[in-house]
Amino acid sequence: MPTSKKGEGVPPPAAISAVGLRKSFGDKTVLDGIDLRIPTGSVFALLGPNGAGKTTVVKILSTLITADAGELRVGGHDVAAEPQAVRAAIGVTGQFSAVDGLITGEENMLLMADLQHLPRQEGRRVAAELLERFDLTDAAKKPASSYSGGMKRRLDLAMTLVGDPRIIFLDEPTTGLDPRSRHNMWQIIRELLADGVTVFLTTQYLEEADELADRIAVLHDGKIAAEGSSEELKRIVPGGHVRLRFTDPAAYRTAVATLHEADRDDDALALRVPSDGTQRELRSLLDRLDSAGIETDELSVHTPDLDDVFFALTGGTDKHKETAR
Ligand SMILES: Nc1ncnc2c1ncn2[C@@H]1O[C@H](COP(=O)(O)OP(=O)(O)OP(=O)(O)O)[C@@H](O)[C@H]1O
Repeated sequence: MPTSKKGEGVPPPAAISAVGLRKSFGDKTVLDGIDLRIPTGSVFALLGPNGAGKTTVVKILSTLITADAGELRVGGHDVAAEPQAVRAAIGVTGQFSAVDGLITGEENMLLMADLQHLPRQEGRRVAAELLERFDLTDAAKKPASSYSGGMKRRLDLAMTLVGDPRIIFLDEPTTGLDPRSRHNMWQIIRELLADGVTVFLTTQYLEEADELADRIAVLHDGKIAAEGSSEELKRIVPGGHVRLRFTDPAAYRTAVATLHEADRDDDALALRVPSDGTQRELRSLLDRLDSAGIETDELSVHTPDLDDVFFALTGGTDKHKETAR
């Protein structure tokens, strides 16, 4: 599987950065001082409940609307001072789809190639290649209005790629798609990443962020409530534990007597020891087991999932709303 995870060393330059990003609509503050730094060639997921301001961030960074304050750079360009250069460096797809339903998929692609000023032959070649890559060749001569939701999203993304942007904003790319189309889209995103493209993704789906993103930020109440890799985020909420299982009842009893803080499951001869899963805590637990001469038959580390993180950070108020779209 292609991956953008980088090794140690000099951090890659930021493809997108924001310092102190603010935006209000009337007296409603939507973004209340947001800092972001997205390394080149990585996938970043901005996660948040409905109305958190995800689309507003994308619109600002892609120059569709202006920020009230903040230093913003995309592709090495200042968003406020050089919006044209930013536009030339990026592709945007999402809730505001560029697909025209009245014309065919192919015509949509050719139109985009014209807008990008590609020579006619080159435009035809690029359109055909992308239609093929996105599995749309058979449907290319049909009106886009006849496409399924998944096909429309693929066409939308294919149109975005006509200009070969190195930074792509995907605003909720899989909202409303069935699981198979969602997995297709994920595969496409992974391929973009393998090509070195930087992807800024907004999503309401924790699983999506978990699957794709190198870094995830949770947007809540106008601020970044937490930011990190999926593993880092999972460590910040309670619920992590180490499970120890025994086959020898005597060893189990010794462990119960030693690890007072553990929850017991006497039927399964298993103990659940609260732990953040860090090396330090694991070492301390293993040292205690060793000192007491306890041998476990099975030891597993359980971290909370992103759902736990999301609902802990956003107060859980949108738990049901989240899937209702
Ligand atoms: N042009 C506008 N005028 C007034 N309010 C706006 C405008 N655009 C967005 N808002 C408000 O800003 C808030 C954030 O909207 P935004 O679309 O960025 O949220 P979101 O996180 O993308 O949500 P969703 O998942 O529902 O798309 C919402 O309360 C929305 O009503």
